Parts: sequence; structure tokens; C-alpha cells
Amino acid sequence: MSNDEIIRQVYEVLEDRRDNPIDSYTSNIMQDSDKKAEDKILEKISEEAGEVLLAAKNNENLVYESVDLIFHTLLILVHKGIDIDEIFDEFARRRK
Ligand SMILES: N=c1c2ncn([C@@H]3O[C@H](COP(=O)(O)OP(=O)(O)OP(=O)(O)O)[C@@H](O)[C@H]3O)c2ncn1[C@@H]1O[C@H](COP(=O)(O)O)[C@@H](O)[C@H]1O
Repeated sequence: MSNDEIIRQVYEVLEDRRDNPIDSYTSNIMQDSDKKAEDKILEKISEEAGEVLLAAKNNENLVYESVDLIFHTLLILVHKGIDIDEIFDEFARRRK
């Protein structure tokens, strides 16, 4: 598996957690009512963004905190039913 495949792989797992819920962190969040799930995930994104900010300022754990933020961003995208190719296509569209 190439390193960049991991994002696609995690995305697929998250889609599966959404569509075939089990007792797990991501399934449990997404099983809440739409509004509640959305609010919980957005709250995590906001918290993780703050942690990235502090990590960058303090030169500490920046990669770890960034992955937390990226992960929760992927989670809201999955919860909202966005296809992963839309994200890659948008990056490709902006490429100069
Ligand atoms: N990449 C992740 C991932 N990153 C973070 N997290 C979880 O997100 C939760 C919240 O993160 P926090 O950093 O806030 O952790 P915390 O426990 O609140 O503690 P602090 O960091 O605040 O001290 C924690 O329970 C983490 O374990 C993740 N949970 C799952 N994944 C991936 O998602 C897949 C599905 O996960 P499950 O639903 O758990 O099977 C897994 O196979 C993984 O690949």
C-alpha cells in the first residue's frame, strides 16, 4: 500500500462505519440524529483546530494534532455523504 492510499482506505472504513454501524467511536458519533452527529463532529473539528494552532506555536506534536484534525474533517465529509473523489477532484482543479 502506498502511503497516500491510507486516506482512501480510512475513508472507506468510515463510510462502512456509517452504513454498517458497529460499537465504535466513529459509528457511535454518526449514529446520533443528523443534527447531533453533525454538532459533535464539528465540535471536535473546532477543538482539534485549536490543538493544531497550539502545536504549531509550541513546535510540539504538530503532525499528531494535524492528523486528528484531518481525521475529523474526513469524518464530517463522510457523514455528509461526500464522495472522496470530489475532494481529490477539487485539489486537482486548483493545481496550477
Ligand atoms: N484515524 C482514526 C482516529 N484518529 C483519532 N481517533 C479517535 O478520535 C477520538 C477523539 O480524539 P481526541 O484526540 O480528542 O482523543 P481523546 O481520547 O478525546 O483524548 P485527548 O487527545 O483529548 O487527550 C479518540 O477516541 C481517538 O481514538 C480516531 N479513530 C479512528 N481512526 C480511524 O478510523 C477507523 C474507524 O475507527 P473506529 O470507528 O474506532 O473503528 C479506524 O480504523 C482508524 O483508521
